[in-house]
Amino acid sequence: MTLVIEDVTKTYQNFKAVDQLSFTIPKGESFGLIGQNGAGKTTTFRMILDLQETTHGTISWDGKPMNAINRDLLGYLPEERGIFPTMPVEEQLYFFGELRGKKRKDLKPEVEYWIKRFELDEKRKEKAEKLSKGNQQKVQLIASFIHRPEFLILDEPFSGLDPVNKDLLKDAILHLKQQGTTILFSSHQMDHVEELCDHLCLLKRGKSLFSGSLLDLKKSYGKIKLSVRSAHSADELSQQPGVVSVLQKKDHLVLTLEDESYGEALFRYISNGSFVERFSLDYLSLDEIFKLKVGEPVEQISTLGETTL
Ligand SMILES: Nc1ncnc2c1ncn2[C@@H]1O[C@H](COP(=O)(O)OP(=O)(O)OP(=O)(O)O)[C@@H](O)[C@H]1O
Repeated sequence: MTLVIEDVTKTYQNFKAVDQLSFTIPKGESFGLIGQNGAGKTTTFRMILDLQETTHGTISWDGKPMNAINRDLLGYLPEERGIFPTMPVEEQLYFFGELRGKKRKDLKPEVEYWIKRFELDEKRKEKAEKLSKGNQQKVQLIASFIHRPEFLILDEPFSGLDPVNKDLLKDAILHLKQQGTTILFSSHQMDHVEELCDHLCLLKRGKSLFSGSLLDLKKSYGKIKLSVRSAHSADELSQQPGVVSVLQKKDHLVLTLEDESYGEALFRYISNGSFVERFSLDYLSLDEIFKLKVGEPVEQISTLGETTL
């Protein structure tokens, strides 16, 4: 079972929100859709879920058009957050599960499992409106997959969660993936996508800049990020052949090379007669690649953990 998006365009009046988009998500994958605000992620999700029509192109799941798919096989966490304010947490989860055709007795183990896993045990009888924003989001998140859909779409699932809850969500996504759920999610935060996805699509103003395997994307640039801690200054290293830029970090330098083949000569130069505390050639991070692809210079790349686009 595979989701196939083929040459999909969505036009609002004269504006193309999604432009000739194609990608494939094999069953059991977790797939990241990445793009800045307004790139077309939500529009894509809504077309996949058949909540909006495509202007052009087709979307199919296991060879069938999306309007022929049983809705109970799908799960969706929309970008707009919303749960029933006066309904207690536990009831809310049963309600959404029953809405998706599940029986209460079959839902019980799921509800118990996820309430505990998301550390909502003490809140289970509380009205949703009394919960913090993050806890409300967790309830809505669980509600999106309490019926164990085959295909789950999560629109910005990490936004608004603290680091501990982000980790709980990452674990949950990996758990669902292990159980065979196909997951498509959007995020502005590249580190989440890097950790959770083997495949992804980079969107810019509705167009795909890349879709495919994360490793292939990284390999296409080669190992051009060189981290160095030695006696050499940034100025000195920036004069060396093949060095595109040098960024001063707290306790080391990060060089971007024209090509990974320059690494060897640089190692000889840097290690020649002096002590080298650190020398490592790496692939660019997804965050760095995205910024290159959307046109920002490498010098502006942040290495501060989570970077928001
Ligand atoms: N109903 C609509 N009518 C006109 N333009 C629309 C409509 N819905 C979306 N757009 C436009 O289409 C573009 C893509 O919007 P979309 O919500 O899909 O982006 P997004 O990638 O999900 O952004 P964000 O990360 O901010 O949620 C935006 O420029 C948006 O203003």
